[in-house]
Amino acid sequence: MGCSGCRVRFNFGKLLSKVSVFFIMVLIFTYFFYCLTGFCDTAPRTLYSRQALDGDYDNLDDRRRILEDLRPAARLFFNGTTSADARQVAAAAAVAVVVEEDAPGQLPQAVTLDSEKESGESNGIPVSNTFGSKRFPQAIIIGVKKGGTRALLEFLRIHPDVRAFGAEPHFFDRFYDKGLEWYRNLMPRTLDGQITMEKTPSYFVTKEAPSRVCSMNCQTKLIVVVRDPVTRAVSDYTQTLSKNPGLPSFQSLALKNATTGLIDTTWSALRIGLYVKHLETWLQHFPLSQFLFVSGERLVSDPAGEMGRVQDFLGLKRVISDKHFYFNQTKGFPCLKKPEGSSRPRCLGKSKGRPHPHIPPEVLQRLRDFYRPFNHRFYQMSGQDFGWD
Ligand SMILES: Nc1ncnc2c1ncn2[C@@H]1O[C@H](COP(=O)(O)OS(=O)(=O)O)[C@@H](OP(=O)(O)O)[C@H]1O
Repeated sequence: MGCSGCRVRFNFGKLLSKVSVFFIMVLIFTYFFYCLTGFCDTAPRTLYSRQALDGDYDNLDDRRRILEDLRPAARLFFNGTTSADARQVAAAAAVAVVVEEDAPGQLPQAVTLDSEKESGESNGIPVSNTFGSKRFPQAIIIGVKKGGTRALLEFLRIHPDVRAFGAEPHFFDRFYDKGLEWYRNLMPRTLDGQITMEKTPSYFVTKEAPSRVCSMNCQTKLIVVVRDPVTRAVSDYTQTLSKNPGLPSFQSLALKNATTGLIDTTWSALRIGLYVKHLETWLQHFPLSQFLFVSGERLVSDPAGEMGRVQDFLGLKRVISDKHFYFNQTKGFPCLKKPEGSSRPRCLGKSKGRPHPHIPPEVLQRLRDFYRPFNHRFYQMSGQDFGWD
C-alpha cells in the first residue's frame, strides 16, 4: 500500500520534470525560430520608431504607413503562418506598442484611418520577406518640406523595382550618431536590381547632411521636390497651425515690421524656400548631375509626366504611367487608382492637401518680390525654370 503511494508520487514527479523539459524546449525553439526568421533584427527598429515618430513631418501618415506595411502580414499570419509573416506580425505588435507610447492621443486616429481600409480587399502592399539584403539607399528624396515628398515616395513605391522605408528616418540630421549600420538596418530588403529609397525632407536644409550622405556613398542620387516657396511657406505654416491653433498670424511671423515690409528670414518657414542657398551647400559635395529637381506643381497637375522623369533619372523601366492615377475631385489631388495589385483607389492622408488659411494678397506679393531673385538664381543653377513668377 505504502509502496504503491510512493510509486504514484515518484511517477508524478517524473511526469512533472518531463513537462518542464518540454516547455523549456518549446521556449528555446520559439526563441531560435524568431531569431532565424530575423525578428531579433527588429529591436533597433522599435527603438527608432519611438524617436522618429517624434518628427515634425507627416507623423500621422508615417504611423499609418507603418501599420499599413504590417497589416497584410498580420492577415497572412491568421490565414496560415509562414516564418516571414510571423516576423512581421511580431514587428507589428512591437511598433503598435511604440506608437501608443509615443503619442497616445493620436493612436486612435491612426487606427481609424487604417481601419477605414478594412473592406476585405487586400491593399496589395507587398509583404517584405527575408530574401534579399538590406542596403544603403541608392537614392534619397532630400527635400523640400511640404514640396510633395510623400506623394512622390508613395507614387514610386508602386514600381516593382523600388523598395522604400515608409517613415522618415532622419538619419543624416537627427540620428547620425546611431551609426551607418543602424541606418542600413532600417531599410527594407532588396533583391539585385531593386532600388532602396527613403525620404527625409529636412536633409535639404541641414548643413551637415551633404558631407554625411557623401561619406556613406558619394554616388547617391538626390531628388528634391521643389514648390513655389511662397505657397510652400503657407503650407508649412498651415501644418504648424494645425498642431498649435494659438500660433500668431502668418503675416506677423513673416514680416519683421508691417510698415517697412522687411522679411524675417530667420523664420524657418521662409528660410527653407531659399532653395539656391541650400543647393549651393549640396553642390560642394555632389555634382549637379546627381540631382533631380521635381516640380511639386507638376506632380499635382501631371503626375505621370513627372514620374516619367523620375523613373528615367533612377534608371528604371517606365512602369508608372497615366493609368495609375485619377484626379479625385473631393481631395483636389491626383490619387492612386490601383496601389499595386489592389482594385481600391487610394489618396494621401488628411495631412496632405489641407486647405490653407487666407493670407492678405499684399503679404503674398511682398514675399513673391522677396523670393524672385533667389528663384532666378535657382533656375540658373538647376538648369530648370519652374515658372513661379
Ligand atoms: N497627390 C497628392 N495628394 C496630396 N497632396 C499632394 C499630392 N501631391 C502633392 N501634394 C502636396 O504635398 C504637400 C505636402 O508635402 P510633403 O509630403 O512634402 O510634406 S512633408 O514635408 O512630408 O510634411 C501638400 O501640401 P498642402 O496642400 O499644403 O497640404 C500637397 O499640396
